[in-house]
Amino acid sequence: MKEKQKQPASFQPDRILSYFKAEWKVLLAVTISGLIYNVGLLAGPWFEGKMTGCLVDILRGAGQFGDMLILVLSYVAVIVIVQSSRYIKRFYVRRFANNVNRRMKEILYGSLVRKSRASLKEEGEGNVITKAILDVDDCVEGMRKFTTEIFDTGVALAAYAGMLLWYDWRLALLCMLFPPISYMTAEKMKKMIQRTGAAYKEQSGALSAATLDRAENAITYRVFGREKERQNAYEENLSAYEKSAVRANIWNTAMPPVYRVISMAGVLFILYFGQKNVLGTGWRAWGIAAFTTFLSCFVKLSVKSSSAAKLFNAVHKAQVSWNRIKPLLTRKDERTAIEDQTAENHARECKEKNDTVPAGKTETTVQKIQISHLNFAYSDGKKILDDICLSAEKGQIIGITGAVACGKSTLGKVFLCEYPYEGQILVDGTDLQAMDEADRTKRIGYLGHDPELFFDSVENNILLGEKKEADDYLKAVCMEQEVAEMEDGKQTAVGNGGVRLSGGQAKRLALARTLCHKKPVLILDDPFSALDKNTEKQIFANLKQQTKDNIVFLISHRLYLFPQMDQVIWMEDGKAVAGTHEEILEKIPEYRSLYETQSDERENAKVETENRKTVSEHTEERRSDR
Ligand SMILES: Nc1ncnc2c1ncn2[C@@H]1O[C@H](COP(=O)(O)OP(=O)(O)OP(=O)(O)O)[C@@H](O)[C@H]1O
Repeated sequence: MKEKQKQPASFQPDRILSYFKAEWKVLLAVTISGLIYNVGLLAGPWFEGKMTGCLVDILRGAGQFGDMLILVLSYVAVIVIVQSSRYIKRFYVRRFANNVNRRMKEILYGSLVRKSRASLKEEGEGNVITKAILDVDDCVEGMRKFTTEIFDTGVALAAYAGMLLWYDWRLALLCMLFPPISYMTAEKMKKMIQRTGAAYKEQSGALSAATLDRAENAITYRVFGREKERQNAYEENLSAYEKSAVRANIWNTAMPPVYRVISMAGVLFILYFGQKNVLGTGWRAWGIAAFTTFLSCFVKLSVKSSSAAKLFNAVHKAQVSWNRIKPLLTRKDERTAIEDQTAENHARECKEKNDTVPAGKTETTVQKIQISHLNFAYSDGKKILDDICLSAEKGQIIGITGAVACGKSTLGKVFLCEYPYEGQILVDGTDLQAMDEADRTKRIGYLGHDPELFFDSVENNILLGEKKEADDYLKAVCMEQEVAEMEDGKQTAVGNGGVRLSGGQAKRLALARTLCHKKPVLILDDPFSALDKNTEKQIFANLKQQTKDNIVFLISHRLYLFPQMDQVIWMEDGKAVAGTHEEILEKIPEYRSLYETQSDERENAKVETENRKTVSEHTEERRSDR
């Protein structure tokens, strides 16, 4: 696994300059090699002019072959030095781009993970993620080109211009009028390039979302006979994407040659006034060597200035991308390196003491949650939670249960503040809605119905880039053995959304991730629904052990663990009654009846398991008799 990049203390992810500052060492190498390369480039036209002059002298019988040889050898030596520094510069510019890309994507990923599910769904997950990743790539490409061209174009242009002015300033000014015209043309085309580029990204995001939808809901579409319609909708998306890609590419590739022709137009003046200089009737008296050097210098300057026009396009494209990703590049709740280190040390100490490793850092603690007069409705206005009042303290596990669709999951989701609520949820005296997102995220952990696993290894799904031991969390969710038996152990890829895992494995893996990134308050919505009772009991015991300093709200339909809860909340029609298991048994007949039915079922299941065991023992015996 690649190590996470350490961010300097003053690093501001939403400032482009911060990325340049963070890579100052690499940029220093770029500067040194870039200066050597670009100043060295001047030697080319100078040598070319000198060699032409020397050749003319030799042909006239006024020059020596030895002079030419020295010139050629020096030229070759200079070229070797200049080209080597070019290679070094390119190497470091690429390294700079890779580092920035990785840094931006790390931050972006962290930010997307924290983005509210409501806002992700609103825009479409595929759309947001694809656009953001493409935007990072474009933005970094712009930064790379900018860094390269600052030297390859900026320094080189200044050097060539200086040399032209030195040879004949009037002619130099005349022919140097054309490159700025080329810049201005590029500037004028900026809007068109931006527009087609933005449309292309829009379509690319829509296509990703359509692909995701088609893959995720394939079975539903097949079962309900809707495949053809989905196929047509997908085809439409695809052709819109193709059209936008062609349009964006035409503008991107058609313009650079035009810029080049414009900036080269000055050659016509050099041919006319330059030959006058050679004939002695112009502004300056030139030999063949000076003419050749001037012409060669100007051609190089024009080529360079057309790359400057290209640079404008790249920077404009990058600007559009940067403006879009900038709001996502924030890391208010980022851990500092010191916090990371503290958590690591703490984990190591506990391991040495042979304890179960504490899940995650616990610098942020919550002593008490006080919910008062909580009312909640989704956007359709129907009241789901009705005047709920309850409280919970550090160290407690609170079981939440009730009839189907009575609002249990909604009560859990309200903690995420994806939608506004009325009343208060005070976390150590501060209302959740009054906290900023980063503060809330530090305090509230949530595991919903959907395990939300991603296309990566078991280990990465748990650690999400943290430097910890995945084994500790696999052990906590009783999955260590199963993972060890998988084809690549912890490195086994779980498939898209965890398709290669069983329902129970996916649930446990998601729980392991929640424990690895444990927050002071944990909302666990039916985490054991796909497990057998023995595993559930074992995991619950581990959970209790690991959450001694936390407040856990455990939503469940299965009640046999409820006698172990510190508090039970019974929900019905959006209202909640809180008490101990015994109190709720007394107060709520439905709870008693559910609990007793499930206890009987447990007995029945026990008998059934015993019976099954006996049958299989008999079968085994019969097999061995044979
Ligand atoms: N995003 C939503 N928008 C509108 N209504 C919703 C939304 N999510 C849930 N509901 C409604 O809120 C009510 C409570 O749903 P919720 O999922 O909280 O119940 P639950 O008690 O967890 O159900 P279950 O026992 O089936 O898990 C239901 O009537 C449901 O239709």
